Amino acid sequence: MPPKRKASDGASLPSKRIASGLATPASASNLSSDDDYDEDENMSEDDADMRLVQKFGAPKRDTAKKLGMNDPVSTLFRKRVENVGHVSTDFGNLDLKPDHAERPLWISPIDRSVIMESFAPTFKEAERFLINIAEPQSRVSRIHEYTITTNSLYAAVSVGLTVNDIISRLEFFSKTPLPADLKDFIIDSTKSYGRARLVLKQNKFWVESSDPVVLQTLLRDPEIRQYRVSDTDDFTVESAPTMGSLYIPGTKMAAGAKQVAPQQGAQQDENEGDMARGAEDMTATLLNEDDEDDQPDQVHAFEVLPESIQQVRERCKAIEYPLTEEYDFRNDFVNANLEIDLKPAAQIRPYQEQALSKMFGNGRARSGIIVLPCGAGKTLVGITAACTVKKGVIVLCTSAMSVNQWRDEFLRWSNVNPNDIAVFTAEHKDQFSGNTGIIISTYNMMAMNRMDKNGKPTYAHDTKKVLDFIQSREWGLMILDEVHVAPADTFKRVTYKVKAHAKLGLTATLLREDDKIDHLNFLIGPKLYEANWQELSEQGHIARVQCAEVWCPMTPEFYDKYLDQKEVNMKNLLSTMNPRKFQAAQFLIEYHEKRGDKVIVFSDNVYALERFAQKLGKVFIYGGTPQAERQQILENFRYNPSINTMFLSKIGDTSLDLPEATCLIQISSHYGSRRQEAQRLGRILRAKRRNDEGFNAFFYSLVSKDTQEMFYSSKRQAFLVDQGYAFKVITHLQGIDQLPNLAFTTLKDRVELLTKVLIDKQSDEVNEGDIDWGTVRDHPGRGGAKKKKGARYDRSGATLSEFSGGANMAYQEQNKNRNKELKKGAGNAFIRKVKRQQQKKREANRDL
Ligand SMILES: Nc1ncnc2c1ncn2[C@@H]1O[C@H](COP(=O)(O)OP(=O)(O)OP(=O)(O)O)[C@@H](O)[C@H]1O
Repeated sequence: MPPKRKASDGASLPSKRIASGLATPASASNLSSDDDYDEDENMSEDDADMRLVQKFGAPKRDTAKKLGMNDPVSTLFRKRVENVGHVSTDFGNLDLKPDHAERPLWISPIDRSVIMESFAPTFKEAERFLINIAEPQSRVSRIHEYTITTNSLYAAVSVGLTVNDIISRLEFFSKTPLPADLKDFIIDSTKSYGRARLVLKQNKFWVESSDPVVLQTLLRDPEIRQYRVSDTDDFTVESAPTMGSLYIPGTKMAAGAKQVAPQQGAQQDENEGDMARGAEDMTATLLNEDDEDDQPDQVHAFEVLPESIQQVRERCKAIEYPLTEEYDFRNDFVNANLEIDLKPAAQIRPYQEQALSKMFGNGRARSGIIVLPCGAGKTLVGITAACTVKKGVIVLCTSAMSVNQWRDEFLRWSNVNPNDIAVFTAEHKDQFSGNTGIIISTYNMMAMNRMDKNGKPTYAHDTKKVLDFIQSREWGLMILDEVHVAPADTFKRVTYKVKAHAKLGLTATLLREDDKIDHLNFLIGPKLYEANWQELSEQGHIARVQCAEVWCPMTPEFYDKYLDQKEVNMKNLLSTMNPRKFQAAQFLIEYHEKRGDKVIVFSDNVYALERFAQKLGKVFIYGGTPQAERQQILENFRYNPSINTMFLSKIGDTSLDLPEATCLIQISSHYGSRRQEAQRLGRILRAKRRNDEGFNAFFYSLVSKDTQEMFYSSKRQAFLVDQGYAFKVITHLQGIDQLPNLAFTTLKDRVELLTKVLIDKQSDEVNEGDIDWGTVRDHPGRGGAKKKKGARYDRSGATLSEFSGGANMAYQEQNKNRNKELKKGAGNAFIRKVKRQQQKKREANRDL
């Protein structure tokens, strides 16, 4: 089994018992699915062994013996041979290659899943190849699992791999000869992918191919034929674009010519075998080949009607010739050039460079999706793409806050003239000054289509003006941030409205609970690149994180009520407001503040958020917090040493860039959302201190024991477990009982809290959800978490005795609102001082 990671003294979790080996919900749920791996620290050898055999079947006993299987995974196979006679898969034809121990891949002939040994000598090279052709499913430390699918092969072809590349490389890395069925599948899936492209050249749309026969095949289809502009039989013939002159700013590389040097860790030791060196050469060749050798000398094309692009795309897909989309921006002499370059200080990291090389590999901009972990710098990847294309850019984000962040990042990393950046949100409707520029907006703004009964838009005149402007022109590049979140309909509307030559989707989690992620392939393009979370963490690009689920027993009075309740919302509220959970949060906040951490506490439930924050005297932000107040809180959290904890509702889940944050505590969340869990983890992955020796960030999920929260918690962790994160279970926080001022230690306090919760719930004072950050900016003020229509605010109608029997008890809130204190001045004065210092520093640097 893999060695367990040791926490440094200062970095250990404050648990009395870390029950990592317990049948935790985290592990229980993972075992429920065939495709999921248990976290490897928790997996016994027998479990792992059985898992492999279930997945792949057992090798025939004599085959295994004959070949003297002696590497770790084959040993697991061999051990199980006799015990799994019932597994029907016949591995008799899959003789292991004599040097199989050097090769890292086990390829299942049954379901096209691939298991890769991360301890094999050629692992690095195999990984760099496999990520191009297969979907990563699980990448725990020793064993990685991938699946080869039609979409993943489509993506492979779209970055320039040929069917021969794919088969020969798979054969090379595989321990057994490649199953014939798999070869057929690869040939069938790739024979037509990528053979035709949709290209926008000089304002006209063309279907282009290096093979005229492909175009003839397409035109035999009557529907496609009707979308053709000219009805002659001739095609336009042009030289293929020349390679080698495209330079991606900030990188060592001219994309399309020489590829990146092998990544860190890929260098081979002198003593490693020929096999490893061979693999290295092969992979380097493969990466270079992507862009050089496969490039045809000539391209043929026919023009299609611009208004029928969607239909052409759909029809080509239906007849199994899906079109890839590429933008020959260097030959676009129609759209104005944008003056933009990366500042000299911007150094693109190796994985960012690799992702960009997939996009620009053949000298054009391929449309597609780049997947990088939260905090790994998707913004800079987008900005570099914009600096490469140098045409008008439109960026779409999920919230107005992200819009501002994108603007700031453009100004931070590039030399673009600030007047060339326009922001289009509910509050700002800027336009850029020159012929072209960058416009940054939200999906909601762009998808706006409110109409009155006469079909006239009901939105404001200035909004309409900007929308018309956006729709009336061509954009070189459309960047779609957090691309997984926008519903397919919104996307369709946006992609229809905005004429962009190239589309770049950015995301950390290509995950949707409604499984509509496949739509993105069609609407944007294939996944071009996906990075490995653990690898980036080992290289110090994102922080190392210790994750823990803290089990908080329900107090008897809360649990009684919980069991009595039928209403789900009420049950959720009771489990969130569980006093033991409050105590755990209080303890952890104090523990981590003392260690010098900056702590974010996440709560989806706004009622709990306010109650917890006020009781502990901490600042909080939710949908209804006015913009100025938010800004003030965020700045204080970043710079003010007396503001070390901030409570945040789900509006802070994504995009918030707070490198100061090093600890995250989750008290309430959105059911089983794997995406939310990953996005929240992302808030601490960018920790500034990540390269300090022994530094760990901390992620705690507080879960009320024996409630629905346990079930959801395990579901939420599935994605992160697959990325190699280990969730420990803490059943007791050591030292909690000695914490001075620990809240709710007496029965009276707990009953009073329960009573208060019940009264507030009954009088509809409880705002459970929150609204989108971006939307709130349309309604400044405390209108965010609106009261429900018809809600009863008159508290006098409910007496305490109705709920608790404590007729004479009066709940008194002894909370302090830290937000108000900040507003009164202390926070402001502090931030003004910090800003003055920053300004002085900037001026001093300028003088130098
Ligand atoms: N090449 C680089 N050099 C220096 N800093 C970088 C680089 N790339 C990214 N960063 C920094 O890393 C931090 C995280 O970047 P960014 O906000 O773009 O992450 P993200 O991938 O968009 O995360 P999320 O998905 O959570 O929004 C930022 O502070 C950014 O400036």
